[in-house]
Amino acid sequence: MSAKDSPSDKPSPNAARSGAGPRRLKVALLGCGTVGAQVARILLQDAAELAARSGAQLELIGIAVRNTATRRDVQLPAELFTTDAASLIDQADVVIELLGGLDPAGTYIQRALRRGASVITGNKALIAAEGAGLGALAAENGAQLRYEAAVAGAIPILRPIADSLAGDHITKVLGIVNGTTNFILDAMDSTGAAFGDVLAEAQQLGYAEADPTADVEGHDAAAKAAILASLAFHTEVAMDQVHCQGITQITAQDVADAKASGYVIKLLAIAERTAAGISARVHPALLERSHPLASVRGAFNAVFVEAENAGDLMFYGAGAGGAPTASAVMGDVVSVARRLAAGGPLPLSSHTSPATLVDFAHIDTRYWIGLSVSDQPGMLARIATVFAEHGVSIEAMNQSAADDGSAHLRILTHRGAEAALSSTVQALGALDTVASVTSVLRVEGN
Ligand SMILES: NC(=O)C1=CN([C@@H]2O[C@H](COP(=O)(O)OP(=O)(O)OC[C@H]3O[C@@H](n4cnc5c(N)ncnc54)[C@H](O)[C@@H]3O)[C@@H](O)[C@H]2O)C=CC1
Ligand SMILES: N[C@@H](CC=O)C(=O)O
Ligand code: NA
Repeated sequence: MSAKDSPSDKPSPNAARSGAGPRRLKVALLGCGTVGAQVARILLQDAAELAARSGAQLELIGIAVRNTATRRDVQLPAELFTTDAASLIDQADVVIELLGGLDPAGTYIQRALRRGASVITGNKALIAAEGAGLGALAAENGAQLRYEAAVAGAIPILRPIADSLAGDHITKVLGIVNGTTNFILDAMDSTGAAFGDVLAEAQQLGYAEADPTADVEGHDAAAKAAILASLAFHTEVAMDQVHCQGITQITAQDVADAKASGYVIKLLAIAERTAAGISARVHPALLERSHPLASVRGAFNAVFVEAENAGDLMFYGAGAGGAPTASAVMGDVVSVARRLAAGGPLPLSSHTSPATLVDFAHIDTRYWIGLSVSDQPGMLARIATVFAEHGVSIEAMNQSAADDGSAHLRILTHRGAEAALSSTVQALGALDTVASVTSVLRVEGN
């Protein structure tokens, strides 16, 4: 059957029980870019195995694209392509959305869910913005909504959090969930390169979003942090509740200083539950080189999960790229198809508790502060006084001479409230012995 076939009635979840052989599920693919093309390849190439594993014949009925004449890296039958996404959706039992962006992806997903068709997407921006509403729409219509590819690409992380750990209490999720920024920071760490020199290479390798600002400003990781926090804590955490800071301000000097002190700088997505409530944040942070996340190189991702009964768990793998991300999409397709073949949908998430979000000013963290100072008697005492006045305790301090006769101080604090730490930095910047605050980074992992 092709994209031109006539529309079917609403999908029936119980049709597999008719006794007429394996259920035939019509699959519509929206988008044929980096990930979509790989999903189409797998659907066609592995059709027999997918049928055996899912209990349903997965028939790719069409691929919605902007231009049917565009040449693509993967050879696919020309008759599958259509520019009429709406008609394609109206014929499908399962819709795979791999367009990206909020619109029309959101409109198409709603259209599919309203018909009772199940949806698989890798669109973290959309799920972070509208996931709760789309989940409710799926439930209302007896459809399934899955998005394993949206967080950490190929790494199975959402289903482990939502299913495997459903009987535990997750306390913290600490992840490297953006391949582009990890690639950049890793290259800066291993070659001493500047930020701008490495970004173009990450874009060429196909890891970066269409607008790489989403990667380097932390928005992509913040969307993933919102999804992780929502699933881990069974609540709804919106993207705008995630404190977000990217890596554009990280200098080659920061990376070299961190390295000299035994740290590596990583962009971390952190979702945490404390007695005060939940917090979700994305920012660059120093990790000791012995931390398991410190060894995550290149565009790889890893997610470290702390749960009350399970203890510490680590998930590692390819967080981006066409085939790896398609693997996660196909896992969802088979899971959805199995449930359709077995007779009914199950929700991925349970949003049972309202979120009490801790204001970012009250999170508990450690700072690593770089100061350029004039090296004169009493300077260290004045700096130490500022810390004492703000109730912030210093764990370690290191001083080195700069070429111009001034000194460079690196100060590591003990844990303290974000607000106290940031006002300490402000007060330090106002001291006349401090020429400039050269860097302020948080330290995570212990
Ligand atoms: N590339 C990656 O490594 C990963 C991507 N994702 C997500 O997967 C989704 C797809 O990503 P990519 O394949 O990398 O993007 P892409 O930009 O390579 O492909 C998207 C395709 O959709 C097409 N498209 C966009 N709007 C359309 C419309 N209205 N009608 C028809 N076609 C339209 C574009 O022309 C393009 O060919 C995004 O949501 C992305 O965030 C998730 C994890 C990893
Ligand atoms: N741009 C993203 C792609 C995967 O989500 C990344 O770099 O990780
Ligand atoms: Na994943």
